[in-house]
Amino acid sequence: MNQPPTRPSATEATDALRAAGADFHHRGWSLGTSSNYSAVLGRDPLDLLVTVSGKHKGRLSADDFVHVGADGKPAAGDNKKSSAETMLHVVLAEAAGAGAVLHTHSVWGTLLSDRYGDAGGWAIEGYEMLKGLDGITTHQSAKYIEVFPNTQDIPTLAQQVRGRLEDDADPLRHGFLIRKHGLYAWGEDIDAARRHIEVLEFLFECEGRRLAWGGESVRL
Ligand SMILES: CSC[C@@H](O)[C@@H](O)C(=O)COP(=O)(O)O
Ligand SMILES: [Zn+2]
Repeated sequence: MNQPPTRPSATEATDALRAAGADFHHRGWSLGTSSNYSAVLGRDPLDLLVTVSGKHKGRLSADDFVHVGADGKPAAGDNKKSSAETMLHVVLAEAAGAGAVLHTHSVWGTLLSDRYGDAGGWAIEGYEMLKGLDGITTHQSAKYIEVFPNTQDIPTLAQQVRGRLEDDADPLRHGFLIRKHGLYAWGEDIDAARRHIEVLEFLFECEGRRLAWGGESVRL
């Protein structure tokens, strides 16, 4: 029987999210103040540790995190401003059951989100690396990457995402793109969310470079 995931302490989550930020910045996926990260510390009621808005994600300090509840508001007595995209984290923690949510702004993800934005997404097929996504066991799989229009109205976008997470027939899994903006990915804990970011960003770079070569396949 599957054990429920162990929840990290605030210190453990802070350390792990700071390490993710430093690594993602180094890889060019979280430059400047772009990106935001969160981890679930408790449920019933939700206790979500999320990055403070506007911080450089490659140089997060232990102080650059704030606890929010299911309404996305900081816990009583905490006057730090949480990420502008906090409600996306709340919805993913609730409706996807995510233990952690990570958001990146890579070049390849941003370009592909625009390339496939009108179609609403595209399928990534045939790569061994797909097996790094939870539940995928063969390279002979197709992972559909959904692209949402960008907006500054995050509560409305969060409701759209909730609708797709609660779609019993075909719920969103692993991650999605926002057009000309970036990737949201999640997992049962920080390690799983980080793995999903790494795998999806790898696949985006493969897809982007393949398109840049000008064809479906290239033989030299
Ligand atoms: C270059 S800032 C981009 C922001 O508008 C936003 O998309 C982002 O990812 C970070 O916002 P933040 O409020 O710091 O969590
Ligand atoms: Zn963003």
